[in-house]
Amino acid sequence: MASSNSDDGTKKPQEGILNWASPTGEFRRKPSSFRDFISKKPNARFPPEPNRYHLYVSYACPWAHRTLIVRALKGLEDIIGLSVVDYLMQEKGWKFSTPEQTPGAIPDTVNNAQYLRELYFKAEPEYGGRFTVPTLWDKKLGTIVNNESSEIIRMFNEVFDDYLPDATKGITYYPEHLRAEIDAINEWVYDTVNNGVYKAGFATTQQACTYEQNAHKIFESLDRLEDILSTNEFLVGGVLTEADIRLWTTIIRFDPVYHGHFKANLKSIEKDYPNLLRWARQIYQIPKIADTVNMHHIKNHYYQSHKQINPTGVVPIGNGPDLSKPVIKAQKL
Ligand SMILES: N[C@@H](CCC(=O)N[C@@H](CS)C(=O)NCC(=O)O)C(=O)O
Repeated sequence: MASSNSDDGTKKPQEGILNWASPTGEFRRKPSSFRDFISKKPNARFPPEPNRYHLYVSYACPWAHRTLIVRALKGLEDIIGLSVVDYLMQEKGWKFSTPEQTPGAIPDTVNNAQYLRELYFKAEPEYGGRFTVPTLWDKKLGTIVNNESSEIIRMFNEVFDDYLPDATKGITYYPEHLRAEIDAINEWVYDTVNNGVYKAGFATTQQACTYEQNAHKIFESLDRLEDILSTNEFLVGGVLTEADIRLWTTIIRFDPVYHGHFKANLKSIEKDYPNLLRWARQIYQIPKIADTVNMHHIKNHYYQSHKQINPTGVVPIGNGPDLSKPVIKAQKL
């Protein structure tokens, strides 16, 4: 990380790890730094191999949650290993804990790291970016393959099929004939919903380009999504695709976290968006999905790690809508 000398001559981070807003009060997400691909192409540096790659996630993080879901749906649990960081993120970033210390945590048995940042420095000693989850690690070359969730889910979706049983081989969440439509929806959903909640929540000024504008955009997009789901079971093509998975991890965090913590409180999923709620329940009830949701990690991470937003660290009692309730489909579906 870039550093500067402080008054006492010691090195200090130029940009506090817990300080996300720019000087203008606007939240700007930095692009992910490791962008290699696991590929079946001849002589690929990272070919698909069982038990070669390891995934580092936080249950709290909506971006990492996407990768957990695709790993589960594709049945890659025995092919790609998993570590889960502690929900609490402090000055040194994500930390590993034992399940005794923090139920749900899975320590780093691959690198025996205490903090996620150690992996980034192993991969690149001069690394100057953020230490983010998800992180996809190559045990053979001892480096990070990729730390961008949208790319990790594409790899999981297709490159390990040779190692899967016939029942799951070839199942895709990015079918060729729907790609243009999926890409188009992903683009505005990313900007105004997935990242939109962060832009509203981390804004440190009220007006234009910061809090208010971004908060309004979230609800314009939720209204648009509600409309799509009023006549469609899923976002694209009547089947579960990557577009649903990417949106879903934000929607299930919406009422318990973003509504209060990120001040996205014009409407709630449970009270104001019946079709988004039906769709959220439907996906939650797909086998294996519920196991990827850890609401304790989600709530405790946001409310306890972002002390600039919630200095007391008090965590609200609500968990959002009960996603295990029966799915009631509208007649139009
Ligand atoms: N664009 C990345 C974003 C990942 C990301 O921002 N992860 C957050 C957790 S939700 C993180 O690890 N933040 C740590 C930090 O920025 O210091 C992706 O989709 O993978």
